[in-house]
Amino acid sequence: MTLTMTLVRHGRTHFNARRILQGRCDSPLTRDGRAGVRTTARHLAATPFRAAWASPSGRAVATAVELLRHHPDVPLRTDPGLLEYAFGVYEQKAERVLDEVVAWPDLVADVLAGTHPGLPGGESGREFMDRTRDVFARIAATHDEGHVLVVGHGLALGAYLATVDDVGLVPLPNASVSTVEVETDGSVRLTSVAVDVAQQGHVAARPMRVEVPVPSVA
Ligand SMILES: O=C(O)[C@@H](CO)OP(=O)(O)O
Repeated sequence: MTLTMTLVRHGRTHFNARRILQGRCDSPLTRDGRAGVRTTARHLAATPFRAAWASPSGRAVATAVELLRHHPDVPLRTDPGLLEYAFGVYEQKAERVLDEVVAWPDLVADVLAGTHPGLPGGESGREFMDRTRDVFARIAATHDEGHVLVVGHGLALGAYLATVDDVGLVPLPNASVSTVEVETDGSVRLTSVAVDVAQQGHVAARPMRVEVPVPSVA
C-alpha cells in the first residue's frame, strides 16, 4: 500500500512580498497569492484526498481552506509540528532580513544537520528537525494509503524533503507542489519537487551559503 503526501507551501503573503521573515508570526495572503493558490487548487482538483493537514499559522490554514474548495468533504486538521522554523528575534524585522539570515554562513546547513543551537529566541536545529520528522511520521501512521494534502512552510517542508532524498534544501515557491510516497514498509520516495503550478517562482533558487555579515536586528 502506498500513501501519497502532496506537500504545498502556503500562498504568497504580504511579508513574503516584502522579504520580511515570518517564522512563527503571520501575515495574510496577497491578492496574487490567493490567485496562485486557486491555480494550484484547480491543478489538485482531481486528486482524491482523504485528509488534509496544515500548519496552524493563518497563512497555511487559509491556503488549505482554498485548496480544499474542490474537496468539500475532506477534513482539515492542524498540527503544530508543521509550523515554520522559529527564527526568534529575526522575525518580523526590517525588509531583506530574510535574505541575510537565510544566507548566513552555515545557518541552513547547520539547521538541517540538527546542530544549530538556534537563533536568539528561536528553536534549535535539533528541535526543528525532530518535530518535522515526527509530524510526518504521525501523518503516515494515521493514513496508511491514499492521498493526503499537507500545507506548510518553505523551510519546514524543504527540510523534510531534504531528509527524504539527497536534494539539499530546495527553495519552494509559494503554492508549489511536491509529492512524496510512503510505502507500508516505511520506505519514502520523493516523486516531485517544487512544481510551480501557479508560476509564483519569485523565491528563486540561489546558493544558500553566500558569505554575508551577521545581520543586525532592527
Ligand atoms: O517564515 C518565512 O518568512 C519563510 C521562511 O522560509 O517561510 P514561509 O513564508 O514559507 O512561512
